[in-house]
Amino acid sequence: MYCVKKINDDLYWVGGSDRRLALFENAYPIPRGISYNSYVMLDEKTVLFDTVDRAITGQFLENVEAVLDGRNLDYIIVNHMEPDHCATLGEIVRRYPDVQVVCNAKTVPIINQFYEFGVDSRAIIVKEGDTLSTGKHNFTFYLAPMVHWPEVMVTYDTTDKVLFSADAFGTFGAMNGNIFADELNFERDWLDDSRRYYSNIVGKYGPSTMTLLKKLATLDIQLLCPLHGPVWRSDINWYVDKYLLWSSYEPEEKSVMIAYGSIYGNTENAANILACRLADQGVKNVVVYDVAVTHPSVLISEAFRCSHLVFASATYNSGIFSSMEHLLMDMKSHNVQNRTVALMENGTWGITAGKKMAEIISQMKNMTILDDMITIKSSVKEDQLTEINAMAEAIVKTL
Ligand SMILES: Cc1cc2nc3c(=O)[nH]c(=O)nc-3n(C[C@H](O)[C@H](O)[C@H](O)COP(=O)(O)O)c2cc1C
Repeated sequence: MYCVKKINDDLYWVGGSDRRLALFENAYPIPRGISYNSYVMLDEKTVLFDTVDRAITGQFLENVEAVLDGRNLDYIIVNHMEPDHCATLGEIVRRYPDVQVVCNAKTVPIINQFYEFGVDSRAIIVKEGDTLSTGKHNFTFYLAPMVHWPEVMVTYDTTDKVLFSADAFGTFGAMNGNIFADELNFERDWLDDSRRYYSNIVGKYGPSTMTLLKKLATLDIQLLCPLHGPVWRSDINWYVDKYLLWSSYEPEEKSVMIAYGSIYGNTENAANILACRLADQGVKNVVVYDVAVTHPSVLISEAFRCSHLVFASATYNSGIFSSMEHLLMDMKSHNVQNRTVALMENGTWGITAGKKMAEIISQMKNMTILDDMITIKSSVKEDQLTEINAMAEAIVKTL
């Protein structure tokens, strides 16, 4: 049975959710599931905006058929060719053989790489600022390369002021009936997943996201329809402001994340003492994470939120504790930048973790590493409490 939501007089949500998938992109845990959004507009011509992941093919095809209610499908607009949004494109073309595929020039070869149906004869190729009229509705296309793939574009309906934003403004999390952000406590229940989605999926491409945001600043957006997560019809600027911060690598909050890698607990002990001294000095909302049991995507997301990052690692086989090394390399490849960092190292016979962490961090952009790294020899001793206190003071001074 179909399961659709009416968004306004002409627009329907025909997507669905997957609550079984453990890892999005086979990399990111999604305990709250994920939605794949697709939309149908009924005008003089009918339009489908993107498709869905193959996991929900059956539900999606029923949804499209139900909304079309016997009408043919005239256009499919392909804003993004990543398989979680295009897996059912071939089936749509098979079911609606007259459909025309609206996409930009970079999309065509990608469609032909994924599919055999040969899109060229049915493609309407659009460029930046091109328009398409479907009767009452007029659409304008804006290219958004690398938000998150090179062919990405967004589509703006000038009639109802709707932005179909592709992966921008998406989030992890299944839809639970309330598809509108204003029906949810987004800040309480969704913001962390939304930040984790942005920072891990799109965060590497901050400058590309900023370019898109500049284009969008000229538009009056009344309805924001991303490819994952809730649809926005109010407070859109609140969410755009988050994107302005995230894409410019500005911290969302003046706050401290301490991430430690510890085998026997002594580095952990130092991390906890530092957290207490920060709290003593008035720092609120300090967060402490064990890198061995926390997924790196959570820590990358926290690094986008917090202004100050502390990394504390035991020395491991003459290097950095392995999950800490993995985290730092992941942060580097996700373009984490513009943060103040403090370092703690530990070891029993040849301590190298701090120097090696500093080497990775100094390859990241605009990272300030505070002087006076703390070196622990096996366990924290009374005389080191002064050093830890001094580190807390140095962090507070730069907060
Ligand atoms: C597999 C393994 C490799 C280690 N390699 C080193 C090393 O190369 N240099 C060193 O000084 N300590 C090394 N250590 C010892 C720990 O780094 C050291 O005992 C440290 O104090 C542990 O901190 P923790 O209590 O936070 O786990 C190693 C420990 C393990 C289990």
